[in-house]
Amino acid sequence: MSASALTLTDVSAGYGGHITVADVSLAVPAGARVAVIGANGAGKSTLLRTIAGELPLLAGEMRRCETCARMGYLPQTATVDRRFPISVYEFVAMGAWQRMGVFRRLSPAVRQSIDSALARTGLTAVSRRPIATLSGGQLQRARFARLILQDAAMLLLDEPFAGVDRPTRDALMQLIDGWHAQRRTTLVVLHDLELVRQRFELCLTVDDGHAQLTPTAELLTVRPTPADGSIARHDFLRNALRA
Ligand SMILES: Nc1ncnc2c1ncn2[C@@H]1O[C@H](COP(=O)(O)OP(=O)(O)OP(=O)(O)O)[C@@H](O)[C@H]1O
Repeated sequence: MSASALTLTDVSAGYGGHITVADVSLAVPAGARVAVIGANGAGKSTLLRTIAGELPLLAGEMRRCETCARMGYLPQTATVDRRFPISVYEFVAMGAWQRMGVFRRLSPAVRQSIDSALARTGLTAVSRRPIATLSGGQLQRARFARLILQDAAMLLLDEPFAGVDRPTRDALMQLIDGWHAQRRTTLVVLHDLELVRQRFELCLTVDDGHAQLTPTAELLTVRPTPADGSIARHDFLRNALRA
C-alpha cells in the first residue's frame, strides 16, 4: 500500500464560517492522479483552495507528506496574470524564484530549466513576447511551464483545460501524465468525464455538501441505469453520463 500524500480528517471547507463542504475524510496515495468532479457550485474550487492553504480550514485536520508541502496550485484561469508587463520568459521564470538565491539572479542551471519548460510547453518561439499578447491557450501553456519550474511534489489544478483546444489539452494532459510517472500527486478539477475515465485512477466527488474519494473504475465504468444505486447517489453524474 502506497504512502499518503494528503490526508484529510473531518475537514470542513467554506467561506467566512459558512460551510460549503463538510466532514471530508480521505487519504490520497502518493503519485495518484485524482479527478475532482461535481456540478457547478458544488464546492470543488473551495476544497482545492483549502487544500492549497488559500482558505483556512473551518474544521478538521489536514496532513501533507513532507515533500508534498512543496505544492503547486493553479487557480482557474485568471485575467490578472496578463496585466503584468513582463515577457513570457519572465512569467515562466517566476516559477523558479525559490531557486534564484538572494540576488534573484538566474543561474545557468535555472536558465536551462526555463528553456526546457518553454520547449515542453511549445512556447520557445514566443518566449520574448509580452505575456499580454498570448492567446488563452498559450497563456495556459505558460502557466503550466511556470508550474514545471516550481518542481512541486503535489499539484492542484483547477479546471486547467477550460477554454483550450484539443491539441493544447492533449499537450497539457501529457505533462500531467509525466508528473504521474515521476510519482508526483495531482488533483485536477475536471468536467470531461471521458477524460477522467481514461486518465485518472481516482475520483474525488464533491456533491451535496460532501466529498469522497472513489476509484474511477468503480464510479464511472458502469453506465448508469435508473436501478444503478451506486451512481444514482450522485445526481450530477447520472445526468452527465446519460447525456
Ligand atoms: N469567495 C467566496 N465567498 C463566498 N462564497 C463563495 C466564494 N466563492 C465561491 N463561493 C460559493 O461557494 C460555493 C462553491 O463554489 P465553488 O467555486 O467552490 O464551486 P465549484 O464546484 O468549483 O463550481 P464550478 O464548477 O462552477 O467552478 C458556491 O455556492 C459559491 O457561490
